[in-house]
Amino acid sequence: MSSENPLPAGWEKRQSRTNDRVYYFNTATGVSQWDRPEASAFGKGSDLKSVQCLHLLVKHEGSRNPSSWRSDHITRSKEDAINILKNYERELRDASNIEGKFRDLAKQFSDCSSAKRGGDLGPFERRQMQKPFEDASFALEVGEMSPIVDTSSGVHLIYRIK
Ligand SMILES: O=C(N[C@H](Cc1nc2ccccc2[nH]1)C(=O)O)c1cc2ccccc2s1
Repeated sequence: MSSENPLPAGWEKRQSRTNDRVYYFNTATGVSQWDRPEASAFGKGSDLKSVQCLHLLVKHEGSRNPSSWRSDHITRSKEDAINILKNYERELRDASNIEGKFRDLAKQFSDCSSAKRGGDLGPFERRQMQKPFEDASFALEVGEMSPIVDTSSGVHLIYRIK
């Protein structure tokens, strides 16, 4: 009885409806194949099309738009914004359900209008968000949280959900 070793990341094993053969679905590219994959679906040459992330933004006096639903005129220093985010980061890394905690904190404290959606930005492709944010997001595995990311909007924590 050979316990089948796990599929490489990003692949799903599926049952063909036409004949009762098994096939493999690449969740990064949407392509299917009969042969069992050897390498991760996100390997070289298969560019991850889109990701979906939550984020928690803390704006500061240097933000390009230093106001938000939380405050008409944001005056905190960038250093204070980073320290505030470091506290959320500690809370999140200690949480048993990181995604649930992340949504709670974003809803209460994010200076982005996505706060009302628990920080959920929806799916996005490359070249849609500011470059530092895009690069950090596409470097995450699903279920992983970024370090503090700096953009002209402020400082962010990012959590990839898809
Ligand atoms: O740019 C936005 N909001 C800005 C702040 C901001 N700047 C960002 C930069 C990168 C990623 C998300 C970001 N959010 C604001 O409210 O001043 C977005 C809000 C929303 C809401 C829902 C879905 C996408 C987005 S992108």
